[in-house]
Amino acid sequence: MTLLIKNGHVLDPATETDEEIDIFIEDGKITKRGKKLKCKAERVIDAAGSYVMPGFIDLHVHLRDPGYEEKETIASGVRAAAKGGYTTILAMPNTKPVVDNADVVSYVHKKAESEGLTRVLQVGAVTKGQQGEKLADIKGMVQAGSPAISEDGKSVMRTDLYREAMKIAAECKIPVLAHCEDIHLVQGGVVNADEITQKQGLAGITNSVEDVIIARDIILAKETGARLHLCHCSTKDSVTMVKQAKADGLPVTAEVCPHHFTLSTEDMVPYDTNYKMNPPLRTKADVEALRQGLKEDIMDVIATDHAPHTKQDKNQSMQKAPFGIVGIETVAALTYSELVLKGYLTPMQMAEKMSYNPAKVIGSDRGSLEVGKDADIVIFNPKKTYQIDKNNFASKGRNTPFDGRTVTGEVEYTICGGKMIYEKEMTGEKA
Ligand SMILES: NC(=O)N[C@@H](CC(=O)O)C(=O)O
Ligand SMILES: [Zn+2]
Ligand SMILES: [Zn+2]
Repeated sequence: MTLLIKNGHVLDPATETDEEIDIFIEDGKITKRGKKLKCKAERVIDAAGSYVMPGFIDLHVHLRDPGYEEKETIASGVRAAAKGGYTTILAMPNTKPVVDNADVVSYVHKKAESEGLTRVLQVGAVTKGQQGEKLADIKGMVQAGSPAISEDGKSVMRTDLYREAMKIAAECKIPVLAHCEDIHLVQGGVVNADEITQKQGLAGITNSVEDVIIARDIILAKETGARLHLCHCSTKDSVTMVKQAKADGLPVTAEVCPHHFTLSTEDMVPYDTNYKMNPPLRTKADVEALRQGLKEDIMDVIATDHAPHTKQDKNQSMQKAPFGIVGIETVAALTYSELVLKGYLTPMQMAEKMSYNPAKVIGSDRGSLEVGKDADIVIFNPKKTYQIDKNNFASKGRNTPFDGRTVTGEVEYTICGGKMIYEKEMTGEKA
């Protein structure tokens, strides 16, 4: 199979390419790049007016298989990922059973491979059953192909155990993806602790719930030499601490989710559980600090924390409904609309934070459009303005606060290993 992508604006952080060139793909690999390539191809895509970026890599997805297939399946999850522009995603281990051994890692990898769409890498849990008491078989899971460990959904509160896990991660040369939440400080909180939520009579989650564990984990990374990647950072002090850690030369990276850089508690529809996620939406000051942190490259990665739940699960009180929202099909448009169009990120930084940097976090050589690389590519139209419609999601999850929101920027094609894994039905003119 040969494919020629013509006239697109290529954004490739690896080679610092930011210009209109053509890309030629043969047998799943990028074999030629240049201006006005003259190659015979079985298929030609005219990408004029669109950005051609390395396929997006999401370090934070909940696929819910095994155990919660009513929320999402691997099949629906990878379809949603392909639609979102993703060629690689990392699946979090808070499933039923928890992914705490090599067998479950292999189960997910086999199932995902049989779908033949977005590549899935299964993250291993830190402790057995995510119980926080005994370490999981970290080495076994790494041998089975886990790119990282994480206790996502909670923090390992036993600091001694977490330090042991970090030592093993350092030995295995894999990062620890840290969900930062001091469970003893949560005290029944369901939304951010501020004046707006207090007026609604809802129990609050303070910034300290997140910040004390971020501080702890940075200190442990310093002692153990483990690579620490901070998940879903939501507070202004998280940015300050990551900045300091980097200044100290520590191997610390951080991700921000689209909901945290787009919405504050001021935007919440009271008692609508589609605004309930962990960490919660914070104040405007936090949102601005996250945006600045992304702009200044203190915050490295945009990840979705795609967390599908059923209508039934979400259709409960604010107290009872589970935390989490979907995000993998809306992240590119939100990043472009909220960060690029508003002047926080250049289009190149968008490619860095959605592909090149996440690849580096897991030590992967993807996230690049160099000649010789697997052809993992996303073609993104930055002109198209439209309304998000949750009923068009490929995900089983409909739990989004962004339904009906007007955004700009649309994924047109996703190519994974030279194979077209998503193609928008082209209707009419390019907007
Ligand atoms: N983010 C969430 O609100 N929920 C996640 C868990 C997590 O990412 O901590 C989930 O699994 O639903
Ligand atoms: Zn989490
Ligand atoms: Zn998560």
